[in-house]
Amino acid sequence: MPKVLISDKMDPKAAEIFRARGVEVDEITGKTPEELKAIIGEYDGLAIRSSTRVTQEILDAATNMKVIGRAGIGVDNIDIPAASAKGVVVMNTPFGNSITTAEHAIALMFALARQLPQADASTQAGKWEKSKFMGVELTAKTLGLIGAGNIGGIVAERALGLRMKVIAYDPFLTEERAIELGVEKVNLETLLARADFITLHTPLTDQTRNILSAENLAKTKKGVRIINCARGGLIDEAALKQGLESGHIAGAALDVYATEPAKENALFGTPNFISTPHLGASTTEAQVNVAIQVAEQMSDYLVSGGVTNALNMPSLSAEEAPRLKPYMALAEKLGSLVGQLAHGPLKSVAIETEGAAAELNQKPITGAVLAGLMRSYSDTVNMVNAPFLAKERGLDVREVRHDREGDYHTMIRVTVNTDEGDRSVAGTLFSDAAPRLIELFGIKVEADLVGHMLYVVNEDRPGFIGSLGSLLGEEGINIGTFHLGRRAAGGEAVLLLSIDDNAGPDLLNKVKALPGVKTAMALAF
Ligand SMILES: NC(=O)c1ccc[n+]([C@@H]2O[C@H](COP(=O)([O-])OP(=O)(O)OC[C@H]3O[C@@H](n4cnc5c(N)ncnc54)[C@H](O)[C@@H]3O)[C@@H](O)[C@H]2O)c1
Ligand SMILES: O=C(O)[C@H](O)COP(=O)(O)O
Repeated sequence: MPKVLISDKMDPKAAEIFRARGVEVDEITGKTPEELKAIIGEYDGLAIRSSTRVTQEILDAATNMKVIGRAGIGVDNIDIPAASAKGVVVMNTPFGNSITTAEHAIALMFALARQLPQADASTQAGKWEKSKFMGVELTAKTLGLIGAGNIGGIVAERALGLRMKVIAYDPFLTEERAIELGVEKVNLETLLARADFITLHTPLTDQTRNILSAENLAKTKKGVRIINCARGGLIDEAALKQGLESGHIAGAALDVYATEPAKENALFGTPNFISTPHLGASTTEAQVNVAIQVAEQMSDYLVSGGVTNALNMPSLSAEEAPRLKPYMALAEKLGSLVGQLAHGPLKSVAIETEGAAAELNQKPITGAVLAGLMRSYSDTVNMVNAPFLAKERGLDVREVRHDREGDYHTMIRVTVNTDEGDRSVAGTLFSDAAPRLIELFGIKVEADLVGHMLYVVNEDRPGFIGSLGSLLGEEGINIGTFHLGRRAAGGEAVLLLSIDDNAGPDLLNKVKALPGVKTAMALAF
């Protein structure tokens, strides 16, 4: 039974779903990194929010980890390259808390426009400062969105309902989507110069870090009000403080900080500054949504191999996964076979599918071929990290789907190119589930690729099979299955034998010494 750790506070629905789907679950929150390192090796999955930091060190200790699920959107607390290199799937729930977070941004915009927290504190302190709290209307004001994805798009819809004018800076926003949203697409300079309110809705990346720098804040309209419900690090906090103190910035409301938890921050106490403790996603509805989603997605992966909302591998629905499984097994075996047989550095790999295999999602098939192929380079390779490893090694990967009827109802062919030229193997599924090799380096040979195998290339001549059989008998090697193929009578022949134990160097040398043998190799599947 797979076992998952929930290490951040999460709605109880998550644990309920894990258990209902046959996944054991522990909820242990508030651990230090050292404490987490000590226990993480027990778990196949880790469900988190934004508090747990999944670093390289934690991943190194996570010896059984298969999947990390973020019950929320931002994944900047996870070292994704390190997870990918380790073959761990990272998934998030990209829509579960978007409405809630957009509503928080709108709430902060109102709070800024009418100084609600300050007026509340003053009134409850027994002052009646009616003339102090003069606000501004939102109607007809310009809202500048930096980032117009899921949350930015919802904020835009709500702001248009408030009769605001919405302008957006987002290099990936298409003209069509801008029209659909009813926003004007502008560049950053224009947004800074025109917006009465600016709200940030981008992830924190190298491009967005400090996007509201001191220089950019100086370009904003005097009296601008700024909201950040996205990520700390998007705004230069010191420059924001200066802008608030000088009066150039009329107000700022932050939900997120460069350093969290922000128990101390220079901005605290600055005039017209409003703060919430990373509450963007904190509604009952959003927390139930993300808890259910993350538990369903992680259980799907651990129990049936379904992949949804993964950030480091292609999606594979829970319905698709069982159908693809035998094809992936065949693809991995073919990748492994050609990987073991090809010599010299791999330059390219072509994965061709025909018949039923061509109608399936190709990405998992490619991932499985690459996993098999790269296994000779690393024991920890799997479908998640194989494409990254392949890219790292500069391997050119090509997928070709053939729309033609072949001899088999389904076929996968893997061709690798090395200094020796092209080497190709092909296979099919028998009775829809059993992977079977059908062609090896241009020679028709049918074989199951299982366990320990002996691969022999020899000149097709009478008596050879007998002498090989006798040698194996003398060496005490039991033959499980025996598969023979040849280019033409008297030409090159290929033998694939499944044997009970690994063929060691001594045996291989003796096989190579038999008359007519060109190559002998041990294979393992
Ligand atoms: N405060 C919270 O509790 C809370 C809750 C949910 C999400 N978030 C954060 O909100 C942010 C937005 O989430 P989302 O779901 O809308 O993400 P999203 O991926 O749907 O949208 C992000 C948008 O940012 C745009 N973008 C990327 N680089 C940009 C750049 N250099 N300049 C301008 N735009 C750029 C993208 O094109 C995209 O449209 C994320 O950082 C997420 O972590 C915070
Ligand atoms: O990216 C997110 O989903 C938000 O930052 C929410 O974070 P939280 O789950 O820690 O509230």
